[in-house]
Amino acid sequence: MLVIRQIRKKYKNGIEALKGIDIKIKRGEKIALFGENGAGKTTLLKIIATFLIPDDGKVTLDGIDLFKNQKYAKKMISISTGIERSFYYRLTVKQNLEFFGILNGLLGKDLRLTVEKVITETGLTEYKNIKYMELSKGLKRRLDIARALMKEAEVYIFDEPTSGVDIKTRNEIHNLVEKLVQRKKIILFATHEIEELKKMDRIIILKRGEKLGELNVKEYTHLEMENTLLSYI
Ligand SMILES: Nc1ncnc2c1ncn2[C@@H]1O[C@H](COP(=O)(O)OP(=O)(O)OP(=O)(O)O)[C@@H](O)[C@H]1O
Repeated sequence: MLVIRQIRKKYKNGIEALKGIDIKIKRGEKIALFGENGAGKTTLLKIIATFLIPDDGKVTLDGIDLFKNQKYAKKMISISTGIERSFYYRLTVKQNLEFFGILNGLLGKDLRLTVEKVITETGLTEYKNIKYMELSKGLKRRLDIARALMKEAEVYIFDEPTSGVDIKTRNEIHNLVEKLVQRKKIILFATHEIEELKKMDRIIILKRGEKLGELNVKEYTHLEMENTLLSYI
């Protein structure tokens, strides 16, 4: 179980990005953070990944405090943020994945097999020898997801994974996420897309750093869900 308790974050410019957020997520659950621009979604995802330290509050996975056990956190949490500058522009798809695999502690045969596996899973086989700088936006996003899948983590975080990608890629991304769910991983998305929200188990609604509520997706028809979400923003 991933437990997010009373998370608060104020940036140096005085913006209170998160004002005491509580969320509990079970294994095999898919959760979306929903909210308008600036609601605090990315800030919360970065905190869960321990990229950012909150001013107050705790995040635990199976009872273990992630901020006090950074090594455990790095092993258990995998994040795809779509930040392009985190890749090497002149390296190919395969070389970039190899580099990040080595950072994750993979070497030799393990490294080669893991890279091959994620390249196949994410449909990047025909692009594996293409330089990062020559990839389209959608392919860059796929590579970002491939990198997140290189790690055998327990929690997978995807920050707007399908923004700017075509329908086929979007479906492929959702199929990959489904496979992770079947393996009882915890999935966290930040998204604005209604089609994506429908595929989740629960939606957490954030507004100006506060949690306004939660929706259990199964309890709503498409229209009801759309109207309910609109009523919050
Ligand atoms: N590094 C930073 N320094 C200062 N303020 C920041 C920083 N990052 C985010 N903020 C502010 O914190 C608030 C929450 O931002 P955040 O990026 O978490 O929102 P979001 O819900 O992910 O938005 P979006 O949908 O636009 O991605 C915003 O008001 C934003 O301007």
